[in-house]
Amino acid sequence: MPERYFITAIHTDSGKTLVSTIFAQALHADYWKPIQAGYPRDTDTVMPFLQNKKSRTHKEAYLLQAPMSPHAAARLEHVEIHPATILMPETDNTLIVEGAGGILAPISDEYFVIDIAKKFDLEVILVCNIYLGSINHSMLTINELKRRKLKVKGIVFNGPENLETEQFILKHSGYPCLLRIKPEKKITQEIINRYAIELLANLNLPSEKQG
Ligand SMILES: Nc1ncnc2c1ncn2[C@@H]1O[C@H](COP(=O)(O)OP(=O)(O)OP(=O)(O)O)[C@@H](O)[C@H]1O
Ligand SMILES: C[C@H](N)[C@H](N)CCCCCC(=O)O
Ligand SMILES: [Mg+2]
Repeated sequence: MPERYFITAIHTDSGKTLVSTIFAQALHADYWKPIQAGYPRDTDTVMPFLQNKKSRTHKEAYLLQAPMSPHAAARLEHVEIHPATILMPETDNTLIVEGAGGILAPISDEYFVIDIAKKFDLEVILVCNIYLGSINHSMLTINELKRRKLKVKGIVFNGPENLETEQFILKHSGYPCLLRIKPEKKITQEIINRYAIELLANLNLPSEKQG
């Protein structure tokens, strides 16, 4: 069974698409954004950076026009999102699945983004940003992941280095740090490849699992 990861974060605009790109390029994995609200499509942002022979991207289950919470964007189009209607793309490759917003961003009146990870038994990768107040947002997210008994692979820190913040979150979550991403002037192929190499070293994968 190939590995399947769910990239989520403590907020929206946290760098999930960036982290998904780094993971997909590092692992030569496929990418899938099941629910997209607004443009540009995250898939179109990721695709040009997947410079390897194996990665491909998969079509969204729901592609909504408005850059809003998925439940609200869906309502505008008289669509109701239900996790049961979302089918896993057919692939034998490692799959990177990107959420929308944070774990409790609603996809309908009843369901949240994190229900997709639960439904497909995906291993969660949590992006924690670094800002004043991000310890609280990170711990709330981590507590909810634990309460819902999600499998968590680890944390990616995104933002200016703050070891005090990072160590607190790691100690209290018990999750490992998979990668640290600094604020970059521009996201280029070189930057994606550099973080992809760093990620592989941190994951310490045997070479046959590296795509
Ligand atoms: N470390 C970083 N350095 C420079 N730019 C960054 C960094 N992290 C994120 N960004 C930029 O911030 C913006 C938001 O990031 P991104 O699109 O990855 O967020 P997201 O969590 O995927 O949002 P959404 O919830 O809409 O899917 C993008 O333009 C991205 O390139
Ligand atoms: C449109 C935006 N960029 C994201 N894709 C969706 C963010 C949903 C946030 C919902 C919320 O928590 O209020
Ligand atoms: Mg995104």
